[in-house]
Amino acid sequence: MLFELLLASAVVCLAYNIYKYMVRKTLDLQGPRSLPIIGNIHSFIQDGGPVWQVQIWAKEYGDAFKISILGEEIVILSDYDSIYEALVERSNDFAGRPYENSYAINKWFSHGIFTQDFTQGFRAYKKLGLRGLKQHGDGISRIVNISKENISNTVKEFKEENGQPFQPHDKLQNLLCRIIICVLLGENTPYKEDDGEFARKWLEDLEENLRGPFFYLIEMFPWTRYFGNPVYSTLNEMIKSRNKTFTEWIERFKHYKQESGERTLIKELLAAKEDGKMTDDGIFGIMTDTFIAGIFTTRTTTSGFLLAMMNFPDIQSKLHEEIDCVIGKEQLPELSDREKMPYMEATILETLRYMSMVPTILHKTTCDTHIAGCDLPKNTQVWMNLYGMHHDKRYFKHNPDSFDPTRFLDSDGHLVPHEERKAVLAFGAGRRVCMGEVLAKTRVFLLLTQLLQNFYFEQADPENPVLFDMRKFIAGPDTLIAPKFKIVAKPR
Ligand code: HEM
Repeated sequence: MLFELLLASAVVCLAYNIYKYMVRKTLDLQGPRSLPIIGNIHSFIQDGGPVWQVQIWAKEYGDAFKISILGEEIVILSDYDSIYEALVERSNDFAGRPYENSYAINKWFSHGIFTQDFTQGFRAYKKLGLRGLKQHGDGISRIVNISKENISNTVKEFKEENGQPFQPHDKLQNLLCRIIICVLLGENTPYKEDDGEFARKWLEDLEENLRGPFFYLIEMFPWTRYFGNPVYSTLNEMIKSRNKTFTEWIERFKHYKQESGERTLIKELLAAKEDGKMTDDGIFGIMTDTFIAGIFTTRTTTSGFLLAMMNFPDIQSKLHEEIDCVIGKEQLPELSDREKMPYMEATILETLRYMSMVPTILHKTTCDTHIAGCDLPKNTQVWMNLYGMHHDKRYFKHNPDSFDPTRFLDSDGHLVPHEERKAVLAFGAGRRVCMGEVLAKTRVFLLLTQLLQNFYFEQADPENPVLFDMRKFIAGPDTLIAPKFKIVAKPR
């Protein structure tokens, strides 16, 4: 009986997709040929996932083109003018998040900020999240203090490797996990070894499961979960273990909060719940967003930077010179050193551009609107191809596929004016801009500067060098994740 019911619901879903295909109105844009009903999905499963396929299409069909997925037409933008217009100039029109089919899986995970559509609820959550992260005024000093203490531990761990090859992956992840737990729970709430183990296992499972055919199958046909899709059962287990750990974190926070007047993200969320403005799902959702985005993104960025150091010793030497001149060998880096270190700023900017670790951002129109000369009905998915824009000759004239921080420096070694680097939108912009941009930039600067102050980074095996090649990164649905690699950190 159960099987018949499941089969019947699968048939209804399929019939709905066929109906959507039959009644679809087509957008006035060109794009790759698509198959009936499934559209272009099959192209996503091959050749490393959607990111690289989108680049191939963008070269063929231009700055604005359309693809089709299960009867739904999706617009893909790749040029700065249209992306800026959609993200910033007419931000409200394009601030929706697609939910149906794509992102469905994230939605089960998180009722937080990232996956929410552009509703009143979203706006209230984002405001709360931003307030809880406190990335301005004395909030920045707090982030700096938390970061500095933890970074010094990581430097010590790197030193303990005695110049022998090791994988920096877990050490970086532990560091970022400690910082995020501090940001969430406050400085007085102790970190436990189990926290790092939970993060390691949980994020590894996430990386493993948010890609591959079973993932795309469940994204497109959520009902395949009833037919034993293995991704679904793993994700269910992950949700259970997340709920258990987050509940324990909240209890731990409640236990220690008396000792501190510090404002933390959890404190904001619990206060909002008391005022009836937040649900338990919302709290777990915002914690999940902060946990995932706060670790994955920065781990990938710092790993990418280390790969650049191993591959471009000249760039590393220039950074060493700048650090020695501005900070010296004894002082710890301060955030105020940033403005005196244009070469470091340019190298971080180049890392964000070159990697484009969030290569495509997925938005949806919130009303009938238009872009690139094309009328778009409400609820049209619009994907911004940040990777394509970041590797476009029109905005990055000197070989955009090469890693070259000097593209952001003038002849006197100063950072070029904002106008000349405006096409780097690694954190997005407008209504859906990254919630942790300031936190991320602060941590990345302090961490990388302190690492370079202490070490020369070299290839672990010069005969078989690990290249800084984005095609070797793991392509998830909306992020590129650095692979694990070995490095040598020679004390300076
Ligand atoms: C190098 C590090 C990071 C990069 C490159 C990055 C990049 C991005 C990008 C491109 C978006 C999507 C914008 C859009 O959809 O238009 C985003 C969204 C978001 N990021 Fe980050 N991020 C980073 C670090 C962080 C950190 C540290 C946190 C939190 C602690 C964070 C939290 C979020 C959240 C909650 C959103 C969703 C915002 C919304 O939907 O309105 N991110 N990020």
